[in-house]
Amino acid sequence: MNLQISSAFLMTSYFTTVTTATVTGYLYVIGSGFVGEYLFKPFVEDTSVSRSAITLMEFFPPFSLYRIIYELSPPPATGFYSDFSGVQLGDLSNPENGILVLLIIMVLEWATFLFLTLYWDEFGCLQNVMRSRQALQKPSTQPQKCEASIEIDRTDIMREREIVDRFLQQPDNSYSIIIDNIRKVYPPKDGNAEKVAVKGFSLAIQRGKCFGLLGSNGAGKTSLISMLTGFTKPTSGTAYIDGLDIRRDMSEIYTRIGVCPQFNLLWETLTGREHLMFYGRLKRLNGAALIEAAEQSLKVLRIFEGGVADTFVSQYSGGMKRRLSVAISLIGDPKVVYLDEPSSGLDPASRNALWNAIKFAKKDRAIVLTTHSMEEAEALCDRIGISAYGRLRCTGTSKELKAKYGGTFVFTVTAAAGEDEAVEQLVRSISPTAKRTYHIAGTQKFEMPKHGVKISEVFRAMEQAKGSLNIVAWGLVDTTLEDVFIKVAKESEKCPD
Ligand SMILES: Nc1ncnc2c1ncn2[C@@H]1O[C@H](COP(=O)(O)OP(=O)(O)OP(=O)(O)O)[C@@H](O)[C@H]1O
Repeated sequence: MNLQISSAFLMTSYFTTVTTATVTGYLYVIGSGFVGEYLFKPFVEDTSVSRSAITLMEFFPPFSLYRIIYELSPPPATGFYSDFSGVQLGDLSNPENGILVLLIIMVLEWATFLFLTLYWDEFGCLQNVMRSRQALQKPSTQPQKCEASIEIDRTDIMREREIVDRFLQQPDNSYSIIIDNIRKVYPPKDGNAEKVAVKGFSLAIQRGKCFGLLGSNGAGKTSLISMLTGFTKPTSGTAYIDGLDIRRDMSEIYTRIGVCPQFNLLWETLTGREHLMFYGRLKRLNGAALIEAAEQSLKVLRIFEGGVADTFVSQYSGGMKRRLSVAISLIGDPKVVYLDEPSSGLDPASRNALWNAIKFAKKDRAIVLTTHSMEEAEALCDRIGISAYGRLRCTGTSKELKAKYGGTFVFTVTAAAGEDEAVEQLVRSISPTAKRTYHIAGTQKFEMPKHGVKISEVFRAMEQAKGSLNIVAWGLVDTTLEDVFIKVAKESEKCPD
């Protein structure tokens, strides 16, 4: 059985998708049973077939398993209720049953398969190193023609690249995550063309900081996190986590990271506490420290009251499962934590508890958080990056991004029917370059450049206008992160590559 397991390990090196591996595994197990019964058994029972030929066949693991089961079973002629007493130690020297040779073959193959598995894993990494070196030689970070024409300022992206280059020349342990021109291409599948999900991403994240990765659906956020956490391999480029290279040192990296995936990966038949104890042990916690860490996580993420910590996960609500996933990612003091849309499906109270836990967890570790909630990004992240079409488009603090991409106020006015033109003239008198972005049933929205507009003047003009116009409501708001996000996404649409 150990030989079958080690050969299964070896076979995993050749598969990249779970579905193919599962189907092949089933076919292999069922097929090898049939082949053993109908092909190998007649040879074993036919005394005219040379024993050396049989031994040779036994190098095929299913045949050796079949042979040993065959030898350990009572002879069919005598049946189960005979006086057959099984194979004794003394029988090992009997050349007729060939068990001794069989055991030697199995032990040798077991060790060889395990060694080969390790070798292929390493060799695979070496191939990646070679591939990424080739990729590095290409000037992929040069701004492209198209990018020069769009309104997105690339200086922050260039600055990230400079930090990464500096790190590569002289590693600096103040950065927990360095992503070096990483790229992910999914091969063609089901008649669809290949998909470039991540197009040369470079980023540097300091210890103690939370980086928020925003992006529309399909922007490549999950693909990026999958590469950083070892779920998939980069097509080219690499990343350094706590100074360790994801191409070579993934097993060491696993002990230093925590991951909350986009979809909960939990066992329905384990309790919340058992999950935390299990993952805590993987992070090398044990004894009192493990029990304490699990208890603490359960309390902080509110999976504790009413004995819920010791209830099977199958009885948890969606929000509780999500909080447990976050608790798992934080147990064992990981130096880098990835949170992929951690608050999806949480009610406001649970979300607040989660945010507090993340704010607390930020100290002394780097967090990468992907989210579709601008509010969450503003509440938790020290820096924010917006990605679109697999490329990082801009980075900065929420304030910097708003200042850079949202130099406008949004002015909304609702007036009585027939007064739209007069309202528009009024707005133009406050800000001649105001741009109307929305107009429906008496409600108009204008973007006003911030320079040249004084908020006090807007108030005064609107108060005066109330005498001559029937203004129902009006409002002036500063640019939000959402406005920035929409603007960057729109600009990126013009130049997806
Ligand atoms: N295994 C895969 N095979 C082929 N294409 C894939 C695979 N996984 C993702 N993609 C494609 O890669 C692109 C990026 O997907 P990804 O899931 O990384 O985006 P995302 O930013 O996480 O999106 P969301 O916000 O919806 O989770 C998408 O166009 C997606 O269809």
